[in-house]
Amino acid sequence: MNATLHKLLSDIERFGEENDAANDERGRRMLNITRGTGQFLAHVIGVMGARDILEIGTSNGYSTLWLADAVAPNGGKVTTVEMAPAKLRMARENFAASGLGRYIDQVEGDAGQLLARSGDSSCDVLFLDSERTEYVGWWPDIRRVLRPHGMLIVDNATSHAAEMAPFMQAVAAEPGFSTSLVTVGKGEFLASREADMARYWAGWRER
Ligand SMILES: C[S@@+](CC[C@H](N)C(=O)[O-])C[C@H]1O[C@@H](n2cnc3c(N)ncnc32)[C@H](O)[C@@H]1O
Repeated sequence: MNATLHKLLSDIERFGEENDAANDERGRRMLNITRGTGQFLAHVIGVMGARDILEIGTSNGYSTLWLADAVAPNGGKVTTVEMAPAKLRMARENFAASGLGRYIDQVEGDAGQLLARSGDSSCDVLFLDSERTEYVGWWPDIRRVLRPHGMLIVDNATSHAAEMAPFMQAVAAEPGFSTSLVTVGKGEFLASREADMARYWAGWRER
């Protein structure tokens, strides 16, 4: 990570902490992932060699920058969706300041609609950090867009365990997926789409 991005991330962290401490209203809070979670996401993307990342819930773009910095060496991109105009503006400014804009496709609008029009098996990693009450309803499209060997990562698995439980139970019960919980940051729920691993590694070696 270069020094410019490092400083920008630190500035966004500080802004988020001060802003969220001063605002009770959820819509005004940035609700950024932790730095440890950013490092974890970057690690997963690097190890997987992931190229097509879909993020649900941009806020002001803190997590997007971690994803974009990780996917850049793989020649990939991050598509990220947000519906709040003020946060879209802040994210756009942060993306421009980061120099990572060419790795980010910023979508304005409703995540459910974006998921519905996303192609089958179009996504290597889907990072879900949005309105938790919607997750169960979004699951059929999430399952459809994940590639074989693709990974779903969901924030707030331990910080909001009760709200997350119905979704985590539905995914864990799904044939063809394996799940786990990583206790970094606010807790990351992972679900991997099982694949024909022999075919996957053969394809990976040809990259
Ligand atoms: C927890 S914040 C995302 C934080 C961000 N991932 C980060 O770590 O920097 C959740 C965001 O999802 C957005 N959101 C909620 N429901 C949405 C929907 N249906 N479509 C698009 N964005 C939505 C909210 O406006 C909010 O900014």
